[in-house]
Amino acid sequence: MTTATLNDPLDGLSVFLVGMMGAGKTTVGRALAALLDYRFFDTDDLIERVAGKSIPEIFASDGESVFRDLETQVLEQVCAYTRSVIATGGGCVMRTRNWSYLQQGLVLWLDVPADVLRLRLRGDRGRPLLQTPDPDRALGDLMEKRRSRYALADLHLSVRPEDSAKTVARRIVAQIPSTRKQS
Ligand SMILES: Nc1ncnc2c1ncn2[C@@H]1O[C@H](COP(=O)(O)OP(=O)(O)OP(=O)(O)O)[C@@H](O)[C@H]1O
Ligand SMILES: O=C(O)C1=C[C@@H](O)[C@@H](O)[C@H](O)C1
Repeated sequence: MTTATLNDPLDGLSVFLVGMMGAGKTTVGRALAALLDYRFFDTDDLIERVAGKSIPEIFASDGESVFRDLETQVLEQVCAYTRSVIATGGGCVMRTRNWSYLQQGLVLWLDVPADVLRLRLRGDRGRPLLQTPDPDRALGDLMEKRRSRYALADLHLSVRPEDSAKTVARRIVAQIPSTRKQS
């Protein structure tokens, strides 16, 4: 007889997906959670629930620093869960303290080429940091600043433009055995 636990390549260790806005952390995260039979959390959703307002509203009324504090608070709470896939916000890697929470699990960088991100995010109104006269440039600048932080992840997955979210999730599962940490 097989059970999800016996087949679990992570032995219950949670997975944190990091990467730029639009990398697919939410979309791939859901597919990955289904494959692993894990829970799925999205820190952006949790922040909105804690704050009782949307992310654009938090940025507009309270500012980015309040948003970042909420993000840290949510990461601190969610990292206590085992058997979970956690999609994080694109900027969480920039605060050193957040790494003490991320490192409770396997940290996986979904690395998507900038031109693919730009296409996915064109016309997006939900990401406050892109609401500038030149969103393509803002995205490129953020990527430049963050790349070295994403590179601290345990696993780096280069997503090909043709990969569906399911394909990406399957590629992740295939790579887990060679990268897993001791829990
Ligand atoms: N592998 C994929 N192939 C095609 N489209 C994708 C893929 N992954 C995600 N998308 C699309 O890209 C957009 C952004 O995806 P998603 O919201 O999952 O990104 P995210 O990394 O969670 O972004 P954020 O950090 O801003 O919340 C969505 O419209 C989603 O449907
Ligand atoms: O890249 C970022 O800094 C952000 C990404 C989104 O997931 C949200 O967390 C928010 O819009 C900020």
